[in-house]
Amino acid sequence: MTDPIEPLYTDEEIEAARVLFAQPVSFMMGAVRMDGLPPADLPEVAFAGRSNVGKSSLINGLVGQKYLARASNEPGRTRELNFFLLAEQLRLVDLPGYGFARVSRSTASKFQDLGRQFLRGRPNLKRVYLLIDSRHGLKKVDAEAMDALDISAVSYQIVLTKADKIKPPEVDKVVADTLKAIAKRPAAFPRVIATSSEKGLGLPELRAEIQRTCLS
Ligand SMILES: Nc1nc2c(ncn2[C@@H]2O[C@H](COP(=O)(O)OP(=O)(O)OP(=O)(O)O)[C@@H](O)[C@H]2O)c(=O)[nH]1
Repeated sequence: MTDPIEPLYTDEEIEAARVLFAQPVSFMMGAVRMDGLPPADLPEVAFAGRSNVGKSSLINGLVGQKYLARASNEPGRTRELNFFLLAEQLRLVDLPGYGFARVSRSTASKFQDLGRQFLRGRPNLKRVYLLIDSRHGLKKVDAEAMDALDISAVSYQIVLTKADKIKPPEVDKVVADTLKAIAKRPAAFPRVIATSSEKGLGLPELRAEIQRTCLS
C-alpha cells in the first residue's frame, strides 16, 4: 500500500501545477442535459460527492478564487453539470451533489441521473475526484457511487475535505481507513488526498495530481 506520508510530487511538479492553476479560469456553462455538453475536445476531471461535502469550495480553492463555483450553506444547490475552463487546457466539472434532501425525490433523481450518464459516457473524462467529508468518512451512498464508477471503469480518487475540522491524527486515521476500504476496488486510484479549502491543506498536491492526470 502507498504510504500517504511519502512525498509523491517533486517541488518542480508542485510549482508547475501552481503556475497552471494561477492561469485564467472561467465558468463555461452549466449543462442540464447530455446533449448540451461542451465538445469532448479537452481533458476533464470531475468532482463528485455528497451534497454539502465542499465541492464548490474545493474548486474555488484550487483556482484561488472565492466565488468561481458557488459555495453555499444550503445543501443541494449545485444541480447542473458546471464546466470551468482552466488555462485553455483542461476543464474542471462540478457534478450535482448526491444524497441531497431539500428537493423532491424526482428532482433529485433527475439531476443524479445526469451525473451518472455523464460519468458513464464522457470519453475525455480523465478522472473523478470523489469528495468525502473527513469528519464522516465513507458512507453508504459513497460506496454506491464507487460501485457505479467501478462498474463503468471510470478512474476515481478519494479526496477528503474539511480536514481542518478534525485533529491531524484523526485525519491520518480516516486516510488509513479509506485506503483500506478502497484496496479491492478496481477503478479506485490507490491514494487519498486530505484537503482543507479553508486552510489550503492538500491543495498543492491535488493540483499536481490533476496536472499529471490531464496533461502528462
Ligand atoms: N471548515 C471548513 N468548511 C468548509 C470547507 N469546505 C467547505 N466548507 C463549508 O461547507 C459548506 C458547504 O460547502 P460547499 O463548497 O458549498 O459544498 P458543495 O459540496 O459544493 O455543496 P452542494 O452545492 O450542496 O453540492 C459551506 O458552509 C462551506 O463554507 C473546509 O475545507 N473547511
